[in-house]
This record gives sequence, structure tokens and C-alpha cells, in this order.
Amino acid sequence: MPRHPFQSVPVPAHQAAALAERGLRFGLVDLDDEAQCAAWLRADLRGFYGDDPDDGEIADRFTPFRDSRLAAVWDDSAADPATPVATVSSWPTRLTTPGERDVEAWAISSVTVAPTHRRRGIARGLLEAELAAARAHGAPFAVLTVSEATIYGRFGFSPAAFTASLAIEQRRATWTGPVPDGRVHLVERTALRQQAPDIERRARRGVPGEIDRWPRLWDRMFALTADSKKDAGSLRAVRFDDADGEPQGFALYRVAEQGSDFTKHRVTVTELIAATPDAYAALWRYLLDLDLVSEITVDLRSVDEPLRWQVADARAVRTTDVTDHLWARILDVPAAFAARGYAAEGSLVLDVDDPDGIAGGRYLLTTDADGAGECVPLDGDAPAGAAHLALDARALGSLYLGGVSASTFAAAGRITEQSPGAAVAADAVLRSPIAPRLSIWF
Ligand SMILES: CC(=O)SCCNC(=O)CCNC(=O)[C@H](O)C(C)(C)COP(=O)(O)OP(=O)(O)OC[C@H]1O[C@@H](n2cnc3c(N)ncnc32)[C@H](O)[C@@H]1OP(=O)(O)O
Repeated sequence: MPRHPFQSVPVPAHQAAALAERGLRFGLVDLDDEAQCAAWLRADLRGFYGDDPDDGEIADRFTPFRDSRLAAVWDDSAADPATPVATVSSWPTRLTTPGERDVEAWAISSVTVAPTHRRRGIARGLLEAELAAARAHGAPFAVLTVSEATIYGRFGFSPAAFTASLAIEQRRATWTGPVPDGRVHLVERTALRQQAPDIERRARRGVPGEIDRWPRLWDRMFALTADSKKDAGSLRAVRFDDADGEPQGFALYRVAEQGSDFTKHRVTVTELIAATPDAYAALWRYLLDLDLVSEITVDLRSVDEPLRWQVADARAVRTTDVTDHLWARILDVPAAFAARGYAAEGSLVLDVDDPDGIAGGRYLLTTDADGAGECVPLDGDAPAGAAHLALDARALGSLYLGGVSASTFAAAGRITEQSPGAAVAADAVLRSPIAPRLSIWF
């Protein structure tokens, strides 16, 4: 039985009919049909070149999908008709927005089309059906993380939050930041697993771009799932408790030897989550003080890490990669803009072009000095004094979390100022003091 109503939102009849004309069956996976679920999982893993799971692994690996809506395309004329030739999964999630707010978003994942069936418009059918399902559910956004940056723009998605990978030359990175009260404890990872979601919930309130994590993701992060247990031995866990003994942050890391020189271990930080600046400082200081270490690497960090400003030699914290990570597709402009906070009082008119006919129109966004905003469709002319911009739905999706400036987009020719100085005025209103970031793949 589906556990949630959204899992039964059907695929649109016209999409199913279009694929049926090509001899393909498009529909939802029956979550009560174990064989169908197993075949869907195998097709999904195959699509990403993952190992084919053995029968004993299937139930465990399928666990998170029990809370998702799963759709598939089957080709009854294929040699193995039971295994889908295309897969997609989706679920509603909370997306953190500027001003410590959040909005519902429709997360899309597991988009695969079998190599034998590619470039015939099947993924287009899946994506258009997902956007229809998201709207039927009432989500103002659809979000995803991408394997390639060239696929999803055509469906109205655009990068909205970014991540950085860091390589830290540990001996040059002498700690000069604060030394907070409280203690870092080496802890047992299964106990920390229970505390981690609460710490993360508090930590992510201030970080636009984060979405809900799910239980199996946590289990995997702590090497507690069948497929991650083999790596459990090398995983180290530390927790920071504040002066009152309250857990406020934790880090997970692995230490590996580099050849025969025992002074040059490499530390890979797999997670560092801090609900307070003290926890952040204490955990980084702990890592930078580890003995016998030459390098610390970490992925999926903010593009604007305070750490850079907490070490003696800022060049010891090297950014090795910056990439788009969360892609967003705006579906309901008034609902989306009512669900974030604003940096300043202002009045913006947005002329939004959306070739898919989803989010287009003229909107008036009015924000007050307390950071609240109201966004309504506007029939007439822009009010006097309002900053007036014309842009497409993708540009709007990128601006939404405050991670890309309107001025940069104006300079890039991606938005047009309809009133002088409109981009700078929009930046004053839309900017986020915390760089948007998403710290997981989904
Ligand atoms: C959210 C996620 O799950 S991200 C993961 C995406 N999946 C993967 O990377 C797994 C490996 N790749 C695949 O499974 C498939 O190649 C997919 C899903 C990327 C594309 O599936 P297809 O059925 O071949 O795509 P389809 O034929 O519907 O193409 C739709 C459009 O995207 C374009 N397109 C498809 N694949 C790509 C690509 N890799 N790069 C750029 N454009 C692409 C097509 O040209 C087409 O453009 P148009 O409709 O504007 O003319």
C-alpha cells in the first residue's frame, strides 16, 4: 500500500498515450508488487552504472523508495519486459529558504532511460509528467541534483545552490579562530546516529538550499546499512557539546595512510554539521589539530565557508571545485515568494517568461522592513518607484535562494532591467546573507 497520498498521483493520461503510441507502457510502480519494485530498483541502479544488487540486498536498498512515488516505462516487446526501460522517483520535501523559512518542493530523482531506448523522448515524457504531478500536488518548486548540467534547463530548471570541495593543507592551516567553551567528544557512531537528525534540523534552518534527509541516508552516512557496513571500521565520529552539555554539532571522518610516511595521513571529512558557530569552530579546530595529518579534504561545503577566515594562512584552504548542485524549477511564483524572507524593504515587478506556460506572467513582489514579502500577479503597469525586471523562469529559479545576483544576471544578458538600477534594487531585496548550499546528493 502506498503510505502517502502523493504516491498515487497518476501519470498524465496524455503522456501515457504518447508513449503507448510507441509501444511503451508508462505508469506508476505498484508498491505492493515486490517483483515490480525489485525490477524498478535494478533498472534504476543499471541506469547509473551501479552494481546489480543480489536478491538479499534488494529489500534494504529499496527501503527509501517505499516513501517515494515511483514511475516507470516498460517495453513489452523487450527481451526482459519485466524490467523497466525508464525510471523516475519523486517525493515532497521541505526546502530551506532565506530568512530561516522553508517551502515545499517536489524532489525528483532516479531519472534513467535504458541505453537501448535513449534519445526517443522518453526522459522528456518523464520530466513533463513529474512537473504535472508536482503541480497537482501543489508544490511551488520542483528540485533535483543533476548528473549533467546540460539536461534540465530545457524543462525550466536552473542552478539555485552551489557547493565547494576543499583541500586543506593541515599544517599551514593553524587555527586562529575562536576557542569556544564546550567540549569535543569522540563518540560511538551508532549513538550519534540517533542524535544527528536533530542537530542537522537546527543547523539547516539558516542554510537556504538544504532539503530533508531521510532515514536510510542517515544510516548510510553512519555506515549502518548493509552496503556501507564494510566501510564502518574506518569511520570516526566526534560530537561537540556546548558548555551546558547540549550536543550542537558533529563530524564524521576517515583517516588514511599515505605511503610509508606516518606523518602524512589524509583525512576525508564525510560530514561536518554545526548548529552553532561555536560547534563549527570547535569541530574544525579539532580536525586541524589532529596529529600525523598532512591534508584534509571535504566535499559539498559552502562556497563561502567561515573556515577560510579562521586559519593563519587562508591559502592553506584551497577550493578544488565549485559546482552547481541544487537545481530548482519554479512552478508557482506567488507561493514561492511568500515562503522566503527578504533582506530589505522594496517593491519589485517581475515579468516572467516561461515557454512551458507554467510560471509566466507579471508579478509584484512587495517586501517590508521585517523581511516578510507578498507576491501577487499584476495586471496593469508597474507601480511608480518599483524596480522592474524581465527574466525567464530559469533565471528566477536561480535568483530565488539569493545565491546568484540579479546584477550578475543582468551583466550576462539573462535579465533585462525595465527600470534603471532595477538589478541592484533587486539584489538588496533578494540577497541571502548565507550562501545557499545543498549538502547531500539525491
Ligand atoms: C535527477 C536525475 O536523476 S539526474 C540523472 C539523469 N540520468 C542519467 O544521467 C543516467 C544516464 N542517462 C540517461 O539515463 C538518459 O540518457 C537521460 C535520462 C539523461 C536522457 O534520456 P533520453 O530518453 O535519452 O532523453 P530524451 O530523448 O527524452 O531527451 C530529451 C531532451 O534532452 C536532451 N538530452 C538527453 N540527454 C541529454 C544529455 N545527456 N545531455 C544533453 N542533452 C540531453 C535531448 O537532446 C532532448 O532534447 P530536446 O527534447 O530539447 O530536443
